[in-house]
Amino acid sequence: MIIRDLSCGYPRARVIEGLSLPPLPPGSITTILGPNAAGKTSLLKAIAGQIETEGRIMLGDEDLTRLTAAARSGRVGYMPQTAIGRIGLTVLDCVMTALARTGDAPLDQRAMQVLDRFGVADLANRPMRVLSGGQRQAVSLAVAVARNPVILLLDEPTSALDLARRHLILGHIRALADEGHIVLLVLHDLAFAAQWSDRIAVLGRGRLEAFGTPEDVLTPEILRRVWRIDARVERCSRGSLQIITDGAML
Ligand SMILES: Nc1ncnc2c1ncn2[C@@H]1O[C@H](COP(=O)(O)OP(=O)(O)OP(=O)(O)O)[C@@H](O)[C@H]1O
Repeated sequence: MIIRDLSCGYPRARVIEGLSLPPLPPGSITTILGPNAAGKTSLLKAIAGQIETEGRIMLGDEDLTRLTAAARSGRVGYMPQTAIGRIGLTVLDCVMTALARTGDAPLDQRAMQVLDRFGVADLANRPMRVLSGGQRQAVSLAVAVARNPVILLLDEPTSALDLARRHLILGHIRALADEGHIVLLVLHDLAFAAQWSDRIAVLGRGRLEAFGTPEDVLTPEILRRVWRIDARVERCSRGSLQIITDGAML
């Protein structure tokens, strides 16, 4: 996927102006980092076709911005920051609704396979409204992935999960990338981003502040400039980056 000169926003607020990114290849995880209100969610919504957008979003020869909503939703799976809304439905209904547009049959078997993949098959017949925040987040991920879209946009997919489940779900997300999906994540946890991302795009006030590997991007200079925090960055013995601020490990 190639994003060129993308501008987007809301009726009274332009959020991103003329953003271009290096190509995001199949098989990769790119994480968007940045302070609150930098425009991370807006960028995902623009790619998903949910807000007013100018510029080009190329997938091969296709410009996503020129596709119909139905064609675009076959190529892009979007997991929103707040868990999916269809709160009156059961978990299984939610996934089947997402699958219904594909015409794949039998839907219930496919839906159960997807739920099983993310470890929530036992929740299939429970109403969404009774789920815990973490359970709802795992189901939201299953819904985004259900139709097997090539692009996966996942907005803070682990924010409600305990530490073990965070690693579990990020492992699933890595497996999805290994299967050839183009994964775009929004995370706030810099250490998780360092551990799980191939590339990181840093946004600040709707502009690209940095793009590169975790080592390129998570530097004291960029942390100071974009997040306004003083930090040291160290590589621990097992290779992962540690970001140390005020003596606290992030
Ligand atoms: N529906 C909306 N209408 C008008 N302005 C909006 C709307 N949604 C978001 N914004 C504004 O767009 C800007 C970017 O918001 P966005 O949600 O993209 O930021 P973010 O980087 O994802 O933030 P956070 O880390 O806090 O989730 C903010 O100033 C926000 O107030």
